[in-house]
Amino acid sequence: MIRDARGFYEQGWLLGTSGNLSIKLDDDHFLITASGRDKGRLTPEDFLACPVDGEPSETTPTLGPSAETSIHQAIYARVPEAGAVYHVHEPYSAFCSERDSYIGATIMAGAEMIKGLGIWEENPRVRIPIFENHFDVPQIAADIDRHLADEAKRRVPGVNIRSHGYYAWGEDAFAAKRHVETFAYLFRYSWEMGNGA
Ligand SMILES: CSC[C@@H](O)[C@@H](O)C(=O)COP(=O)(O)O
Ligand SMILES: [Zn+2]
Repeated sequence: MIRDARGFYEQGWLLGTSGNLSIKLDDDHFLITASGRDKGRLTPEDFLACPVDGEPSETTPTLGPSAETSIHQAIYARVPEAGAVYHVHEPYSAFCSERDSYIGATIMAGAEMIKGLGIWEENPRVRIPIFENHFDVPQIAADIDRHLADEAKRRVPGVNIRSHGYYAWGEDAFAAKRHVETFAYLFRYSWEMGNGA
């Protein structure tokens, strides 16, 4: 996770302490970045364990869980095969979210890179959902939870939050990283092509 975060930071997707990363430890727990850490210079001390359902117990005044822990919890709870969840503040996803918010999703059609999301179809059409960026983070988590309750919607391994950034997950850290990079490519492709629906 430290290596992946540094790579994303160097791309400009985790600037100013933004973003958070987690990886599953066992069926009921995951390891997540502490809140407010420099994602370009993480150390092993910048992580803490958290239950999928409930509050983390090992917090101290200087080690609190990510402010967006509830979103990681919602994803792990709804997607049992998710082994890692990465959140980045990648700018093109924010541009697309504003452009496409009126239909609640950014539509990607035909791009070869869709295969990077694990979707191998002829003429694929993928809908990346956009959620409102409520100030109250558990409200965002509740919206994502409702969305992921529908199994068909779990085909796309990520969700976008309006004018904020996206979450991508995968069976392990390698797959989550691949999905983060694939979404970054697709959002940029969509924006540069002027592909708003
Ligand atoms: C300047 S980061 C904004 C934060 O509110 C949040 O969106 C974020 O991604 C990082 O929060 P964190 O609590 O460090 O995990
Ligand atoms: Zn964020």
